[in-house]
Amino acid sequence: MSEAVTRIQVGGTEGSHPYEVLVGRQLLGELGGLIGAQAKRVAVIHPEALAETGDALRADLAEQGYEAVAIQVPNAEEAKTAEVAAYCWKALGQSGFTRTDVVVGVGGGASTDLAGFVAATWLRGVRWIAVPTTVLAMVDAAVGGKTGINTAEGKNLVGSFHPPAGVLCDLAALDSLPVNDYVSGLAEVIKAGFIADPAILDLIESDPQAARTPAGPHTAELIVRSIKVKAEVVSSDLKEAGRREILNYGHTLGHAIEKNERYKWRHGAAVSVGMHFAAELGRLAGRLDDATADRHRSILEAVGLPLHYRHDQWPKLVENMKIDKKSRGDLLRFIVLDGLARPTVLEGPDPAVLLAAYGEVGE
Ligand SMILES: NC(=O)c1ccc[n+]([C@@H]2O[C@H](COP(=O)([O-])OP(=O)(O)OC[C@H]3O[C@@H](n4cnc5c(N)ncnc54)[C@H](O)[C@@H]3O)[C@@H](O)[C@H]2O)c1
Ligand SMILES: O=C(O)C(=O)C[C@@H](O)[C@H](O)[C@H](O)COP(=O)(O)O
Ligand SMILES: [Zn+2]
Repeated sequence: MSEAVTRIQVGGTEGSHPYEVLVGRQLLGELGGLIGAQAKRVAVIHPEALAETGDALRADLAEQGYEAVAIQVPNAEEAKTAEVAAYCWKALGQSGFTRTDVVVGVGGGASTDLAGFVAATWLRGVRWIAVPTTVLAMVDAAVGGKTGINTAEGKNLVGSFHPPAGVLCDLAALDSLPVNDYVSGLAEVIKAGFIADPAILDLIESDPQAARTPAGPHTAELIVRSIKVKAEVVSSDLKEAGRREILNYGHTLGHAIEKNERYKWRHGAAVSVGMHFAAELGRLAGRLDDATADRHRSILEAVGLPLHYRHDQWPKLVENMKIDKKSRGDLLRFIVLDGLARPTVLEGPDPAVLLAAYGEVGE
């Protein structure tokens, strides 16, 4: 695929504004147009790891005439807390941020989830733009308007649906991403492959080692295909009334592991174990054929994602899963596959079947 800019349309339903996800290089020139003429102030929320990028962006926006502030937040999940959100609200208040001003969230999914949440809650909602700098944030977190923070009780338990005004995926940002963070993003790319676009799986399987780096031959195509999957789903069901739940494939157990690890595991790693579990659950529930279930293990392992988690933690994981957003009352609900690219909901599976599926995952 050529490196020209690809534009993917999202939304425009349920009263939300349509917006574009741009994928390419040197896209920051697009930022001014997205911020718009009404804004006087812009807040650039960025993680410590991107201090230089955040400051360069602030300086650039100041040169364009905006009152620009950079708000530095901790790296990774440490940013997704009520305390850090309060720190950002304070910075907005001190800069006199009004309803016509704009938040720019730069960084990985943790930073864009936080920035979107701050934008959703400040003055009950101001415009925001996502500038994702990890694979995971480009293909998933920055698209679709789910914003939020974690609490001690669970992952993303506080948040809001607040779509961005635009998403700028500059592929050059991926060059500085540590390999483990890059590979973590592949879990969501593989998820998109299993739930909707198996061509993604073929591209990765053609050279799994190359898929682990931004220099791989299919990087742009993998990112664009995954964004298209997400864009199509969220455009049809922004607030997760039904179909959007398929994007949660692998997340029921994945989020339970993240909480159990006090959010020190990478999201993609936990989702990888969670997808392995969901595949085994689908197989044991008589839904999923052996070949597709086995394909989960082979592709996740081939790119270096984990398949296993501690067997002795099962009782705690079951407790954690009860507060999953897909649960209804005491009913646990999982996304499983009826076959390749045929996601469906499995409601209230027999606890013995759940334990048997975990028997394949636990070590
Ligand atoms: N809102 C959604 O729909 C959605 C979807 C998927 C995931 N998520 C959330 O996304 C988060 C995971 O996102 P992630 O995998 O991007 O991790 P992350 O945001 O934790 O980023 C990983 C690390 O890389 C650093 N980093 C980011 N970009 C960099 C770059 N270009 N160069 C060097 N370092 C860089 C970050 O500061 C962090 O330390 C989780 O909190 C997850 O819940 C949200
Ligand atoms: O966008 C969605 O919907 C998803 O489920 C995408 C997931 O990859 C993402 O991790 C999301 O944040 C999970 O949402 P949650 O509602 O289960 O917290
Ligand atoms: Zn996810």
